[in-house]
Amino acid sequence: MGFADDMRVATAATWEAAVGHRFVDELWAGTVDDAVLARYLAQDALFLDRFVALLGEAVASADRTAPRLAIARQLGLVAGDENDYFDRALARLGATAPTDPLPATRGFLDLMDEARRSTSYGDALTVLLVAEWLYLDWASHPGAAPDDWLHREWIDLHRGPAFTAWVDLLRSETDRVAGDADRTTRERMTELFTRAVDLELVFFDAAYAAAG
Ligand SMILES: Cc1ncc(C[n+]2csc(CCO)c2C)c(N)n1
Repeated sequence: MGFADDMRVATAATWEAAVGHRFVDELWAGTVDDAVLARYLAQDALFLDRFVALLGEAVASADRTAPRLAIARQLGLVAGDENDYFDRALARLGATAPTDPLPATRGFLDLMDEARRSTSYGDALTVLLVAEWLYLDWASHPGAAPDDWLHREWIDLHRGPAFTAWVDLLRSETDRVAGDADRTTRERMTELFTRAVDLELVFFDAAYAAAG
């Protein structure tokens, strides 16, 4: 097993709790409450901003041309006009006001800022890998997708051949960089991976916890 798989095994309990979260089940069933989805997406829009910044750091710090270009293309997709799900979804849900980050979001923003400021390719890859791989995992379950575009598109954004290839690239790059890294760097990558998985779980929780 590579480094990425080792880290996934080490965090399996939290990982499985996240991909099997009530939010994921309700999204697949098309029954997620509008207020819950609105709160989740408004927080996730804040997440997306820093995620793009982190992708930019990975573009800058990549040590090879092919992965640098692949990450740059993904950055273009995420930042592109076609990626208008957030605008359409938040408009339909009537959640267009600016939002302050909840603690789980704050934790993610700090984690992404930390990884970005380290200017370490391995650190950036590790945080990107968790965010994308965990989403691919919950979105790749077999089963009928919900009818409403509001739910279906949020699933479709995180599955399919192109998204799978992107996660494969992040995983193989993480394995390669970790394989060449010293023990201190690998330990830091493990710590970042673990924090990111923990945050993914509390990020889902927060959509419900704040409901009061
Ligand atoms: C909390 C949280 N974690 C991970 C993702 C996944 N993700 C972040 S940006 C992006 C665009 C495609 O690269 C994807 C799939 C998310 N949305 N929210």
